Amino acid sequence: MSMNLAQYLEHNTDAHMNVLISAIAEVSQAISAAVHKGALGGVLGSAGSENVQGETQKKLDIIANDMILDALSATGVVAGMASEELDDCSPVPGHSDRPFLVLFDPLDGSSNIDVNVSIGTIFSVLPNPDVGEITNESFLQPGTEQLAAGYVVYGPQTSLVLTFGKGVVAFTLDREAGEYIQTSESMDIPEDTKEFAINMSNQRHWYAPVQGYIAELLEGKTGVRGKDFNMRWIASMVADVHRVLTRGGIFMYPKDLRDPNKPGKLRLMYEANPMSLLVEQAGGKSFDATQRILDIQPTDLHQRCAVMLGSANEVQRVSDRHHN
Ligand SMILES: O=P(O)(O)OC[C@H]1O[C@](O)(COP(=O)(O)O)[C@@H](O)[C@@H]1O
Ligand SMILES: [Mg+2]
Ligand SMILES: [Mg+2]
Repeated sequence: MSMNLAQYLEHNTDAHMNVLISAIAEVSQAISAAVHKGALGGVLGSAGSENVQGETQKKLDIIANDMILDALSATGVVAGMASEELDDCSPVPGHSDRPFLVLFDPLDGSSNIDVNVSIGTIFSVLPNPDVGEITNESFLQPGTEQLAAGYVVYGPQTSLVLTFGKGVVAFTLDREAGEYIQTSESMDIPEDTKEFAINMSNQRHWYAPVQGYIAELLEGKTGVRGKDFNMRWIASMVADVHRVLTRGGIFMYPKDLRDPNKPGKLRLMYEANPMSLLVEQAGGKSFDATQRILDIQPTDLHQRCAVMLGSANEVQRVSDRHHN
């Protein structure tokens, strides 16, 4: 019989982590319910404000952000949080000794909210270095330090995908029962794939290694690869990576020539790092064109990085093009 999330956590985590993941799961159910109501719940549309990255915030970006901040502050195990939607970290006042720091992208794929396409929440759990006051610097730990990472995708089903650094498991929300039920004991990314994900509209801006790699995929059966490749681009990282974890593929958001000072679009701390831990734990690879993403020593809460992740043999091919 399938386990529910509570049973899984009971067997696979300690008491503190159990409390934290249970709280994330609970708040994600509330976000899922709000997403599900859509226009009927008044959650669609723009909030008329901008976040620290200069991006227009949607109502749901702010609603989800506030819900997660409230839920995690109340757990008793979180010392501080950082989010895509907050300029600086949010310490839990008077509790700088609690065990965890949590970073999150409350609502990933904002441009898809109003058009009823899959969106999600991404989270990364770090140990509290416990050296006094929680500041932005407390969070600047490489991805290898993550104690847990995961996401919830609000799609045709609401799925929770989790890793504690020992494989990847998935749960599906049973709305009637109001709980997550385990639906995968081990997500494994096949080494080879015939599917790639990249925003092709940026092609003219790419650097030579990415140009060369995508060109060889587009040549198809009669080209050097000897097989046809298919392309998918949902524009919600959470949904694109969920597909890669489910059936393989390579997902890329490279750095490009538009603004050479801007190393890609995706954010290291709450998008690239948690997704990279999940992908590696599922047998895939993840790199930023120069190194393994999980090894990057962060210097800023909101720093960006190039992302190339997924089926190991494809990511290796792109990596080789960058190093030869
Ligand atoms: O619109 P583009 O340039 O294809 O970018 C899509 C990417 O931007 C993102 O939406 C950024 O996430 P947010 O919605 O959290 O800002 C990724 O999820 C996605 O992969
Ligand atoms: Mg995002
Ligand atoms: Mg977001």
